Amino acid sequence: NDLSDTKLDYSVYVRERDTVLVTWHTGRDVDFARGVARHRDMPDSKKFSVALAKAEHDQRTLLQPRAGVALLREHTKLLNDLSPYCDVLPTTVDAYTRHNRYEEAQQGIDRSRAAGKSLLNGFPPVNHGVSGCEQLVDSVSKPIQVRHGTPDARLMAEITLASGFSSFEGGGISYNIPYSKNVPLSRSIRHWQYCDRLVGLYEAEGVSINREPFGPLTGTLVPPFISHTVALLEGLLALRQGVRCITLGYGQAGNLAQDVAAMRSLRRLAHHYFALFGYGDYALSTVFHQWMGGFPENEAKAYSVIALGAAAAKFGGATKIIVKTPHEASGVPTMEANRAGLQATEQMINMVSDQGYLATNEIDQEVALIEREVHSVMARVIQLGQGNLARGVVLAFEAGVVDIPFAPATVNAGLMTPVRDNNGAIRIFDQGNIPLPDDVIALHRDKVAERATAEGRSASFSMVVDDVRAISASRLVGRPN
Ligand SMILES: CC[C@H]1O[C@@H](n2cnc3c(N)ncnc32)[C@H](O)[C@@H]1O
Repeated sequence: NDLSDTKLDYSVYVRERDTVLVTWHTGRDVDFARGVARHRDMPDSKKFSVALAKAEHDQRTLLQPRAGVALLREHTKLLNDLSPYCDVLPTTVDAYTRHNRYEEAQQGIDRSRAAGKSLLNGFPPVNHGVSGCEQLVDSVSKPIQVRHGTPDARLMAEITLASGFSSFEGGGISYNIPYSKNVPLSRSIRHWQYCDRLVGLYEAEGVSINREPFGPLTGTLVPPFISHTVALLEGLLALRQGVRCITLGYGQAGNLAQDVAAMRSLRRLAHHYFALFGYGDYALSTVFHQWMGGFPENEAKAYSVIALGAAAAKFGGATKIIVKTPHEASGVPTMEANRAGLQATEQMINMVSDQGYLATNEIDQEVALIEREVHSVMARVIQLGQGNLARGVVLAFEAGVVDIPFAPATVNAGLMTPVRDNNGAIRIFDQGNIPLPDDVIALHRDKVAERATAEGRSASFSMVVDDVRAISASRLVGRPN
């Protein structure tokens, strides 16, 4: 693959933009200079970069729901109904748009209008175009972010950023591996270099747009060191294109010590690797996603999962938390369910924020372990790249050096198998081709063996299956019945 990881040449970007903007008729309304002016004229209260910087300074944790419905008026109303209960706003994008299927998104809009309710599982920003997105941005009072799952988000980025969205989620790895089946990694990484280069152009005009790689990945038993490695790689690729405001993320796994350690190590590792690659002038923040796996149907039990995540995020020092709802097991939440998830989260975060810094040996050991694991994998990715990190990423996935559990993408080796240990922390059951020091592998093996002894069964894939279902079945560890 001819992937380079140097800053995309402006003339290359401009030529490519002409091909991008014609892929749907709304692309012709994209006007970069108008977008820059809109961002400049925007009050600080509506800028994601300002909200994140303030939260970092004040050591607050920003609350953000996910939310997206088909039609502009209803989506605007939904966000304004949720706005009093959160700090920053989402716009969760529908599944058709995520795969550039704008024709079907349009049909979804038309059918939703006819039906008088949303028949899409999110908001379709490309179809609503610059004018619709501008109206949305002008109708809300808080910073607003595009949240999606799009391997090729180039047109969506042009339209939403020009309209005044000041944050954009995703990345060439994190929106490929969990979200697509046959998209070559070199293609999605290249498309996201375009998106990051566009953010770099806004930065060059003094407009800081926040970029947030998608931390949780498949959200199913992902060991912290694996999702951290992807987050760090996407952060570095973004910095290379001129991005300066970066939020790195992590999805709740369930064991409190491990989740707190994951958030603390993520921040430390970001500073380490950004400095290692020569960057100093960036604004870093972290985001914690409440449990992304299967939820209990029972709403009272769902609140426990939400609350445990809120506690982990706050003890972990997260700058932002993505909030789940008691409707998680059933589908797109109502406004009321979303509000309830936000209020349960706020209560827990407030109760934890009055407490001191949680320091335990277990957390410290998990931080040290995660950092050693990340260094081991990152060293191999960098070595494979031989000075070209983007190329290193592609080769690392081909070799199974980076390997994400339960991923649909064929570019993912799928040789590594995770499993919970006796305390519910995510460990390695089969390391596949992931390079880790022998003593680290031995530690994982011992932890899994501990559980096998406690459960009176040998460690096997049935433990993994039990773990995938555990939280929906009101447990953390999938115990034999
Ligand atoms: C990343 C996957 C998660 O995003 C959430 N989600 C997806 N679409 C919507 C939506 N339209 N409104 C609210 N939440 C949503 C839901 O919690 C899902 O598990």
